[in-house]
Amino acid sequence: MYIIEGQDISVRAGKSRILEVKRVGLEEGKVFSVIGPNGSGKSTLLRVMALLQNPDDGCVYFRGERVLPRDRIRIRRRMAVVFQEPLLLDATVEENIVTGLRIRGVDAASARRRAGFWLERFKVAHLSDRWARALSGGEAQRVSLARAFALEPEVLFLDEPFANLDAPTREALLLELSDVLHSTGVTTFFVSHDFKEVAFLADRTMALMEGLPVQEAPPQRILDYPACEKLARFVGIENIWPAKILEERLETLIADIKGLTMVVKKAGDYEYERCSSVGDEVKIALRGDKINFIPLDACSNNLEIGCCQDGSIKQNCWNGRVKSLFAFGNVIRMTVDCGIDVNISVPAQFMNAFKIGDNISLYFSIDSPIILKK
Ligand SMILES: Nc1ncnc2c1ncn2[C@@H]1O[C@H](COP(=O)(O)OP(=O)(O)OP(=O)(O)O)[C@@H](O)[C@H]1O
Repeated sequence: MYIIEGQDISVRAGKSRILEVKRVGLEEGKVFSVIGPNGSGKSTLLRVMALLQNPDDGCVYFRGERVLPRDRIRIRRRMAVVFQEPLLLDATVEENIVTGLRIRGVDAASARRRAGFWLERFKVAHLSDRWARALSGGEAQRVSLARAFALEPEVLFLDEPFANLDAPTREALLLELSDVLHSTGVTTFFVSHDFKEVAFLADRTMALMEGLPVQEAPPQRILDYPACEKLARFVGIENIWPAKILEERLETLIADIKGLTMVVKKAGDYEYERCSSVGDEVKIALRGDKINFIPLDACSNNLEIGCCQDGSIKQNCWNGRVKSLFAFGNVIRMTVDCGIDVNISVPAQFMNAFKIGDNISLYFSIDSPIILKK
């Protein structure tokens, strides 16, 4: 049974749909995340599940019981929410934590003890007498997290808590939060548009696009096998090409991409079988970091590399010419013209190994391409 569950949730603004989610549920002790681009409805779903906003249709169940309007405040006190902008009271750091506990009936001495413990845990105990509104963004978010955990909630809601923090602060806080989530085992609903955060923290992820769930799975699975083109782009897959399935051969599908042949492994634990019929027009996605390269014409485009004795093919091989190169942090983004543009990510040490115009052979496993659902 889910600790909290939403059914047939629909939120509209005038005539336009903001959110339409048939079912969403949080398992006890797990971290459930919602990912999606700006405006996809993540925060709206969080507000509905945290009982901060009524949906236009649908209902929320808490521990199996439908939440009625008269129950909302009582149940909300069993939850805690941390927002992107820390909503701290105009008071000292300690008072910010103690006040919430006192409202929930905790005696003054216990409230101070709990505040001390959680401020220590989030490494801000030294700030307890400071004025909360004078803290830096990172300090304020640590205090918000300490305040939320001090409430000992049954469900914790986190709405992009790291979005405003610089990269080192975000990374440090992410590690600390992960540690606290594991040690407390608190059920968590985590909203983010950053897949790295989600992959690090979450057990399960719902991807939202324009208010609709497009996939729900463990984060790594979404990263490896996104369900649709928009999601593939959102998770950063650099190559998405229209293709046509030409034939099935042994355990593979042979696809044509503007005259180039690609072999894709047919069997797999992801759902593209329904796209696999000969003659289908599909989209094929391929991550740039799954593509290897040799700086010479080591093979030709007829896939001879990786061809086994039984006639099966383990690798694709395409030849092309380097069209553009640019450094992006510690990787190089290279586009190779193979008849179609192929974007690949190359470790920075190869920066001087190629120049624009060089001939290059690309090869990638038949496991790497993903046939996307339409
Ligand atoms: N009260 C409202 N009236 C009209 N439109 C709204 C209202 N609240 C939200 N929206 C719209 O609904 C959509 C979803 O908003 P929401 O904040 O849930 O998205 P989000 O995925 O959390 O976005 P972000 O990542 O930018 O925070 C947006 O297009 C937003 O403009």
